[in-house]
Amino acid sequence: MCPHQNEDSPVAVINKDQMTAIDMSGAPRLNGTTNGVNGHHQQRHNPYAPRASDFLNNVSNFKIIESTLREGEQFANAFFDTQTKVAIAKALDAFGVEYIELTSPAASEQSRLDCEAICKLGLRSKILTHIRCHMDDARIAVETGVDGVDVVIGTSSYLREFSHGKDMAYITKTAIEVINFVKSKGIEVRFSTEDSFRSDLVDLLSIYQTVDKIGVNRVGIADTVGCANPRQVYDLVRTLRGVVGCDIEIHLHNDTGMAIANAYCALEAGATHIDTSVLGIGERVGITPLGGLVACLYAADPEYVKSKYNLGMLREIENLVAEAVEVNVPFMNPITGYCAFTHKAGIHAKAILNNPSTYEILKPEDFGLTRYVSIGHRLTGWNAVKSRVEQLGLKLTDEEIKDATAKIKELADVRTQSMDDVDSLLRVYHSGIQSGELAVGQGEALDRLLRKHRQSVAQENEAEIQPVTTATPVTSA
Ligand SMILES: CC(=O)SCCNC(=O)CCNC(=O)[C@H](O)C(C)(C)COP(=O)(O)OP(=O)(O)OC[C@H]1O[C@@H](n2cnc3c(N)ncnc32)[C@H](O)[C@@H]1OP(=O)(O)O
Ligand SMILES: O=C(O)CCC(=O)C(=O)O
Ligand SMILES: [Zn+2]
Repeated sequence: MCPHQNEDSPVAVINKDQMTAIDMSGAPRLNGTTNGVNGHHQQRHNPYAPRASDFLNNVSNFKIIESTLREGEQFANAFFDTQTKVAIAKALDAFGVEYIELTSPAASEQSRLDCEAICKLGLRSKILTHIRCHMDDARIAVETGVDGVDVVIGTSSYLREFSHGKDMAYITKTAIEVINFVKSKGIEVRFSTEDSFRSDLVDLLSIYQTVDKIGVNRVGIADTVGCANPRQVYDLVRTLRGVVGCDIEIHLHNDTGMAIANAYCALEAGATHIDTSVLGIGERVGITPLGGLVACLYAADPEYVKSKYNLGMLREIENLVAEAVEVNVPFMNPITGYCAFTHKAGIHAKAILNNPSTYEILKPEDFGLTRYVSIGHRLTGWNAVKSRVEQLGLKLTDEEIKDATAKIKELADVRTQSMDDVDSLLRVYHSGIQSGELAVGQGEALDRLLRKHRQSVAQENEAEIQPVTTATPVTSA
């Protein structure tokens, strides 16, 4: 059982005072940072740096294009009414994402109206909409009040043959027309190739070079089917970095579970913008999740990520979106998964209590969350039990705590003990020692005291139920 699931779970909350005491051990966190070669705040990756590749690395210099309200709307369960879209947009803005991408206004009349409504909210995040590489869509998009338009068209042979049916010459001509048109309206424009990793490299570099020359703000790479691996992502972004001068955005599907790792590699190779959605929702299994990306980049450079985003809002945003699309936050979600900061095994618990850095790369308090140590199970150890004894304000010697721990393990071999079970046992043990009815190693005496305690609790419960039972006829009369 874990903390966020059940208040009565068998875990000891380490309260703020104790947390401070734990952090005061002063063990250095491993991920040192330094001011980078370009004046950016950069991660110190290796002691022999700088290498040529460090000059490209944007792990500490990136922007998020949050696409819950575009890609996320393509998630099978998603239906966002206007109110929900506005709530999500405001939450993302308060979190601090640099861009919010919205569904094409060409999709439906309500999509167009919602796009206009969100543009009018006056958010700090820039508002983008996402359209096909087509003048009809572009004409509608530029009238909505967006700060920029993301244009996309498939370049792989699959999509050229089976989706839009256009060749590279036609794609290039239309791209130029659409980009120039959007630019003429004084707003940002991005050109992206769909299914980039199954497209011909020469086709890709050629069209990216063309649109860069006419002044596109960003080019986008899309792993539309989630087929790319980190090395392939690194290579393509690195190659593109040498060909265009504009910013580079990347959009990564998660079909093989690579979306976060791929995003990290894209930044290492010089990408500047990462597409995300809350909980990763999107077409099929979706794209790089906002929370997972933040966890990954926080681990690389906590100060940079903390300075950019309101991390305490992550859980609230995920809950908002989870509810809107009727899913649960996955149990193994980075940061907000319901056991993300619960430590169980005795070896872990001891070290965590001495210094949380031993088994934590993310600090729960930076995300407005709490660390827990789970105690009532057979993998527990006397150090974890001691911390609970101290929280309860009981005075036991180490020898006595070890004796009580042995009893917890014995009981937990039959079933996991709730926090209440553990607390009762420790209180009974303590009062037995105080009264002289118990000494270390007197298992039978302890069993007797526990039996007595359970009986008196059962009697109290019965006594409490009694008035309700007698009251029933009165209310029904
Ligand atoms: C990989 C991605 O996620 S890209 C973003 C996906 N987003 C969307 O699809 C937005 C929601 N879509 C919609 O509302 C509709 O599909 C619309 C309004 C865009 C188009 O609807 P329809 O005109 O009914 O066409 P339909 O959806 O059946 O087919 C797509 C059309 O766009 C064309 N097309 C597909 N991709 C592109 C592109 N990137 N650029 C230009 N044209 C394209 C197809 O050839 C097809 O044209 P056709 O009408 O000549 O057959
Ligand atoms: O516009 C883009 O870059 C990406 C479009 C998309 O959703 C995809 O290719 O999966
Ligand atoms: Zn996508």
